[in-house]
Amino acid sequence: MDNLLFSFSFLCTLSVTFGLNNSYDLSNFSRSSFPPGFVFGAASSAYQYEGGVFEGGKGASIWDTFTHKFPAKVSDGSNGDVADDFYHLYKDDVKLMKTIGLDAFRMSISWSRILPNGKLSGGVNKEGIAFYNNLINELLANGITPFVTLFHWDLPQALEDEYRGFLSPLIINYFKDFVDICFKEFGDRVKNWITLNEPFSFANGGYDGGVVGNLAPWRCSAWANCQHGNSATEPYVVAHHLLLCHAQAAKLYKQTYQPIQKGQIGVTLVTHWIVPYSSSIFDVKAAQRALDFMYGWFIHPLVYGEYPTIMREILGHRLPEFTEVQAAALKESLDFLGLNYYTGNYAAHVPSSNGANVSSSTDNMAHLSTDMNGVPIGDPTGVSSFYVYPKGLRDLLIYTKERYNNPTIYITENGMGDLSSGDFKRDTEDSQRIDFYNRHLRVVREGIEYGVNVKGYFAWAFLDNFEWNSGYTLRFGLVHVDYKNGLKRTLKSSALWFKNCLQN
Ligand SMILES: N=C(CCCS[C@@H]1CC(=O)N(Cc2ccccc2)C1=O)N[C@@H]1O[C@H](CO[C@@H]2OC[C@@H](O)[C@H](O)[C@H]2O)[C@@H](O)[C@H](O)[C@H]1O
Repeated sequence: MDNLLFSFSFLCTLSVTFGLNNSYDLSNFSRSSFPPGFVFGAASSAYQYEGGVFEGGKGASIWDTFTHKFPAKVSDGSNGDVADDFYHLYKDDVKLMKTIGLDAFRMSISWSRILPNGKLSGGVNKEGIAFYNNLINELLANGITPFVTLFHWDLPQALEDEYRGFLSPLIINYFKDFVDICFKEFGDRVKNWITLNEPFSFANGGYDGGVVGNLAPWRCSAWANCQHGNSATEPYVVAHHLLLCHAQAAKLYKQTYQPIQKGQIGVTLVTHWIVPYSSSIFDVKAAQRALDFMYGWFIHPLVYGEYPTIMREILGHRLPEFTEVQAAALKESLDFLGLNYYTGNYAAHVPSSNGANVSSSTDNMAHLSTDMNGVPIGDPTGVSSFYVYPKGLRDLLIYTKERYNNPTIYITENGMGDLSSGDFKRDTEDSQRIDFYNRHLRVVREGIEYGVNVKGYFAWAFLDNFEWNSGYTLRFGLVHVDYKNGLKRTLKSSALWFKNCLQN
């Protein structure tokens, strides 16, 4: 750990605080700046894009329930019932992907559109199978490679009702039944599978209230204003079952489908890059703890078959154990690692909470902030907690290479949100977004030059969409969606910039 701490602190001391500026770098990159075959894509998820909430035989998901029962938990009281109506408009959207010149499109499959009550016993929804077959075929017919996420937080409500979803080990076999259908029905054409999107966010946001707000199924301790749950234990139980679901799905794919279908399977993790608030050893150790509690929580078991030592030391029996068989399955499960990166944070040491208001968000004994002595870590964005910090992505890539055996990596989400202004011109002439992508693609290139095995990059997001607790108040898309005018799509300046860059 000591030499690791040194290398982590070495990376951190390299960090400089970016001065604030608004003169954006709009220079172009070209495909030749990246290795041959490097994949450029854009990302989406079923609940945030599809709409068709109960069309085509789809069953309810926990996000359908959450947004309808608790509209106040979404900043504009909205939901994904219609969203971008991708369920009906996907063919036109695929044409826009082709116009931009994207190589790939990251999508997710709605579990309750395939299995309306979550289980095989409830029947397979043939209309759901047909929708995803049509979408996959449309992508391929337009030369666009699908990258498919199997779980992007929209658990079938029936599984939550019957046994509280990911809080129960029963979820492992039900998830296996679901992914088996997906591999069987789509695996002849889908060659890039992502089992889970951000297990950290689902566990933290869904079972501990999270920093940016509560995600479905909205459980946490009573002192954190939830009706049900336990912020000190449930996030760790849910995360454990998510990891076992991933391992089981990867084992099924590798044993039964990969030899014939020749695809690859991975998982998508998210983390902020964490910089010590000061050079004191207390803050350097706090930064390492914060990174271990957000990133190491998942990448450590996937590479080493066990949770980070610091988590075991702090949590004791609150942290579940892997059996030897489970540890082995985890260590064999990754063909690639998906990484979602948005921003950096500073971490300062705080003492433990002494048993008061114990939660997975504070177990790391680190106070996270976005400024140092009043100076933000980077340029502000429309998301109050996200500042532009490209160096964090480079440091994260190098850290992953050096600490976690240089895995094949796809950046599966990277992007910035604007506050929706309602002014079409302002919302579509997004020069800061061009600067954001330029600066982050530059550090991806630097990571590759350093020897990091990055194979692709997906912008979040292809379209403006339903942004969870922020509803439609935030716009992350390369493509503008006019929610007041028939969901009309308009390529933003950033989409035209990508188009120009990708054709060279
Ligand atoms: N949104 C997330 C993380 C959800 C936060 S849940 C929990 C609470 C919290 O503060 N954190 C830390 C955090 C926050 C944001 C990103 C990563 C990690 C959590 O993980 N990740 C990706 O970010 C994309 C942008 O998310 C927006 O980020 C800003 C938020 O204000 C907004 O509500 C959210 O939709 C989503 O659209 C993708 O579906 C999702 O894969």
